[in-house]
Amino acid sequence: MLNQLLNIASSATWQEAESVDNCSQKVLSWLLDESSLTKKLEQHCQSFNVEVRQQVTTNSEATPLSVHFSDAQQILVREVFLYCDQRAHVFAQTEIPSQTLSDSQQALANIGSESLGRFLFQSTSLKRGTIEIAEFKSGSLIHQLCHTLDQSCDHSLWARRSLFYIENKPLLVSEVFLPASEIYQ
Ligand SMILES: C=C(O[C@@H]1C=C(C(=O)O)C=C[C@H]1O)C(=O)O
Repeated sequence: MLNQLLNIASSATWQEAESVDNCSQKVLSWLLDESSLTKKLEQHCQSFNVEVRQQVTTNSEATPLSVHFSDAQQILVREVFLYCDQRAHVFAQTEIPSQTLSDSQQALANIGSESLGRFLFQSTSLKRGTIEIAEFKSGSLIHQLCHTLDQSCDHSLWARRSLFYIENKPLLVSEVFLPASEIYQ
């Protein structure tokens, strides 16, 4: 668990919203909200910050995360926790193929603990693809991660992922809502 990449792409079944039938309306409304999650969390808490769990550059053969960029030579994988009032509310994993990190998007590789959302949602060219949803049942890899965050829980955790396009270049953002998130309250 230490520094391995959490392969959330293949440790869950990703579905379009219409096929999900065991998710509450409250959870679904958060999962399908296409606005910036950063901005939404900032509105729901006193203090918000991003903690980078790790950022690595890998190739798709060595670390087959999602199938979206299986032909990419190099993929930058960024894993962060979004903290609200000193508790991790979201685990986010972003895959950025090297061809996306060109021109002014090279900066995406060096944002550190700035929120990725702040960069993406500033772009007038930003487009977002379909949001897919996944349920991580109790005992999942994510539940093991939650244990390390002192957020053990025995209920399912919900996640979403979508492709973003900035200057028509793709990146895949996956976000898992952790037990401390208000969507479960
Ligand atoms: C895409 C957004 O950026 C958020 C911040 C991230 C980061 O800093 O790595 C990753 C995914 C999102 O939870 C957003 O705010 O909607």
